[in-house]
Amino acid sequence: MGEQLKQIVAVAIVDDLNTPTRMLAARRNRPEALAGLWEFPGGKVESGESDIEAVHRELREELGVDIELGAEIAGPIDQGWRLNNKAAMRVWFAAITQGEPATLDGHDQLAWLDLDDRLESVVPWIPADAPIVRACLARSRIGHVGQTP
Ligand SMILES: Nc1nc2c([nH]c(=O)n2[C@H]2C[C@H](O)[C@@H](COP(=O)(O)OP(=O)(O)OP(=O)(O)O)O2)c(=O)[nH]1
Repeated sequence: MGEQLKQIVAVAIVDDLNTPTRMLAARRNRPEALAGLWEFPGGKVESGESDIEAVHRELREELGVDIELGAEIAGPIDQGWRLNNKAAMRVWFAAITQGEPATLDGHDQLAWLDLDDRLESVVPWIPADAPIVRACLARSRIGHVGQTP
């Protein structure tokens, strides 16, 4: 039987889903163990909520933006990417449809990072994010990262 991990959902916000060149990373301000590390904005799915509902809610709460989801950056397990022994995270490409991203809750800095070879090292990512950052870069190099019909 597959174990149920706590589900986290997050997005790689890009400048353009058709020709992505930059993505928006966010620096956590809490908890102490993760403060100062960079991540894909998102958070925990609440009970009674779908993964998709949760990711839209989290982005409104954390950055004050509405988003359009693109392709999922699929991980090795159904729940996406394993983060630790308790949680897994699903991640989608996304584009902002409304609002200017701001550090409303959970972050103290935002940065648009070039989708190039320096993506993994230009900021200190949460260590568990390293394979996701690599997959994000590899997928974005193919080009179009919009929703596949
Ligand atoms: N959002 C997000 N969380 C990540 C990433 N990588 C990673 O290990 N995590 C971990 C950190 C946290 O333990 C957990 C997500 O929890 P969170 O604190 O962001 O979720 P939340 O906004 O719902 O939490 P809360 O502070 O409102 O309770 O997943 C990532 O790239 N993005």
